[in-house]
Amino acid sequence: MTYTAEIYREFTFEAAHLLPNVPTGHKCGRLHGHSYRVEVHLVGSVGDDTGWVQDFGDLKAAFKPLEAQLDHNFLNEVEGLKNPTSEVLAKWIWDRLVSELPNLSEIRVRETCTSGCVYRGA
Ligand SMILES: Nc1nc2c(c(=O)[nH]1)N=C([C@H](O)[C@H](O)COP(=O)(O)OP(=O)(O)OP(=O)(O)O)CN2
Repeated sequence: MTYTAEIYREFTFEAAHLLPNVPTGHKCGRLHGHSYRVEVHLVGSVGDDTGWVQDFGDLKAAFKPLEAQLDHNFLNEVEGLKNPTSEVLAKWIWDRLVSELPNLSEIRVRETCTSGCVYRGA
């Protein structure tokens, strides 16, 4: 019997940023870094033969070029990330993955252990 499932893969990267639009004196206006955690989620039917929605390896391959742009970089200098909040970063990642992963359902970005963003597309 065909059924639907959601799969995900988690990625991590280290990066520096500052938030240029915060009020004067806000701590996030100063240069600082995060160990970011990103989850890429896909929803789809589980194939009768494959037993999977999509190979986890496809998620890894799709994220690799983004990781190269983000890891150990200054996010404010990356095209499209002038104001690199979690929200902006989550949409930036979505926009770059959705053509390769059309079943994309959710991007989660965690900046710290306690703060992050979930983006599910427009
Ligand atoms: N909605 C958003 N708010 C904030 C963002 C963001 O991306 N979206 N980003 C920041 C800063 O980058 C900050 O480094 C992370 O926020 P915060 O959780 O406040 O950081 P702390 O770990 O220092 O939290 P404390 O509990 O105050 O120690 C700010 N806001």
